[in-house]
Amino acid sequence: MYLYKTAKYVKIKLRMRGNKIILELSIMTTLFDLHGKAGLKQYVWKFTKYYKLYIALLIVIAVVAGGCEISVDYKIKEIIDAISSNNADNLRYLLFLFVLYKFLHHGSYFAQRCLDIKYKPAILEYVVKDIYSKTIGHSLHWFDSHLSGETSSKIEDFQDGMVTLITCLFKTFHIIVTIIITLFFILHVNVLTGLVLGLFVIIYTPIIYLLLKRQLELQESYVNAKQEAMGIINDSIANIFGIKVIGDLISEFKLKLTPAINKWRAWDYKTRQFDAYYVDNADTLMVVTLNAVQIYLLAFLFKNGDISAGSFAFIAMITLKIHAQLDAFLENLLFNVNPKMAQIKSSYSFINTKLDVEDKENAKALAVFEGSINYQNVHFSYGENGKLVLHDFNLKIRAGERLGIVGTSGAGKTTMIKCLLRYFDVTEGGIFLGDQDIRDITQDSLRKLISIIPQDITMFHRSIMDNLKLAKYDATEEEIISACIKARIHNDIIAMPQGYNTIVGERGVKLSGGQRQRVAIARAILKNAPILILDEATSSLDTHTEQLIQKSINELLDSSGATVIAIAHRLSTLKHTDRIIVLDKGKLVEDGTHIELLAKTGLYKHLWDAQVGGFLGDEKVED
Ligand SMILES: Nc1ncnc2c1ncn2[C@@H]1O[C@H](COP(=O)(O)OP(=O)(O)OP(=O)(O)O)[C@@H](O)[C@H]1O
Repeated sequence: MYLYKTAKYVKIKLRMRGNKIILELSIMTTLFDLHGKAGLKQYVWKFTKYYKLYIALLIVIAVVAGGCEISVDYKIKEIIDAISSNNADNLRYLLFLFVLYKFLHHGSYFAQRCLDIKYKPAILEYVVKDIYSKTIGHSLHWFDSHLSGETSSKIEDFQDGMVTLITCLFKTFHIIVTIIITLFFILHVNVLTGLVLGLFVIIYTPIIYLLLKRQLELQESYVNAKQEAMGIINDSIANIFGIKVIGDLISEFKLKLTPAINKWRAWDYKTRQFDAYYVDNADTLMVVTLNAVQIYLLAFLFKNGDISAGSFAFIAMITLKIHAQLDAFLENLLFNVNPKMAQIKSSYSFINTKLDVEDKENAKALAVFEGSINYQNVHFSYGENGKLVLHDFNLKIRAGERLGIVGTSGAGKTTMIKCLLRYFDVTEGGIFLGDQDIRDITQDSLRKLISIIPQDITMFHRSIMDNLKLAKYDATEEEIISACIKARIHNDIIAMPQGYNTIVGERGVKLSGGQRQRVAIARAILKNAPILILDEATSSLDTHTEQLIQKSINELLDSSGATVIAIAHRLSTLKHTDRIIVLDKGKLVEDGTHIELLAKTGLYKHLWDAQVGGFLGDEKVED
């Protein structure tokens, strides 16, 4: 049986286990009031459970360190009292205890550092792997829609936040424990001054809590603005050619970067202003009042002989120390815990959005694939209210067939391929491999079946060898060289200073367009998948290079036996296809061989006539 009473920040839970009634009381503090983002709360909880031993040990250390700190001060009180009452008998013993507590205090911090050495690197590994896996779980479409710089900045902020937060929380907990122990010690020495301190804590805590809550909101906006600006900076760097050659630096700076940096600066200003004007001043006002009241009260009690000189010194010292403790507490919350929480929340809500393409729970790898692809009544639009890009689209591609796709710009050719790759799921209808709906198999197994030679070849800032291995991680050197010879790129590679170990630069900028295309062909040869997609594979090349590459592609087509889908603007490149379909405004409008389509005098004939050349000449191509 469960009985709940929930206020905004306090949760009382009454439940029965067997014959026992269990009462659970939990207070939501600023730190874990996650504005209903259950995902992050669960994440932090899972994380805490995973490292429960570390966290439990940190709590024990915080209690020991707090106890020792006050005990050291208390020993000073006892030493003063012993000296002032000429009772020096146990002075040595008190001094021994003083030194012992000092060592214990430092020892507990040493233990904390030793634990950090053991656990912090492990936490770093756990968090980075975890958040990276979460991020790459998003669809390709999600990555198209977000700045890569912003995404990596969120990953960095999340791991930094999680790793640092534990130390920040340890410090905060240590301070809270020290304040509570102090309160007990003062109550023990003098009840009245203890009650004054208790009253102060009761007034101080909710005021500071509300200020910190507001401060956390400001911090979140600050972090979002910072990450947005960093995203734009990264995007500019990635597109530096565009900025320097096509656009101009000053306009880019003025129109894009300056507004983002101004927004970042504005939130920085607001956050700092709030700290300085409200948090700092409210804190100082309350603490100075406490000090004045306590010292006045102590002087009064001492004058009346109600407390000893040692007690006077102890309470005065502790009251002043409380100020330092509360300052440290605030500083820790303001400059460590809150910013880290803001970083974590902002990054987590960015990365932890619902996956738009997900494997079904019972999704399996496709066991047998005989090679046919079937688009059945496919409707697709980008976004919920977007216009239909594919409209009642039906297409059967036989196993081993070579299909060419042509159409006007924006007709939906690339979208059709992206649907097959599950960049996103179709809005209506389905795509089948054999009789298997692609939504029922794992994305990983689907993409293993497909090799693609795209227009823009993605290359990593790694060696050519590593870039080739992307297609087959366990490929032997012989296999790689053989694929490169077939793709007619081997000679280019060995002519480079470091051969296959040459680093290709970011996105492969150190290779020519034609060389990148041939690396992509070598990758397709290595992957040897049953579906091969050519997306305008030779469109951006000069005629000689195009002929050279087309020859490599044709050999690949002849040797692989794959089902081929080739998108082409230059119709001449479709010579080796069995069938060509024509798309217009998301609909399949013509279907047939080159000869049949020319005879129809429809859109294909119109496109063909508009192009200067015919098929690539049959002339012999020199390698
Ligand atoms: N990520 C996207 N979000 C929203 N709309 C998109 C997106 N990608 C493409 N579109 C739109 O979908 C339509 C079809 O685009 P698609 O890239 O499939 O055309 P295409 O036939 O391949 O064109 P092209 O031959 O010019 O490459 C276009 O109107 C385009 O603006």
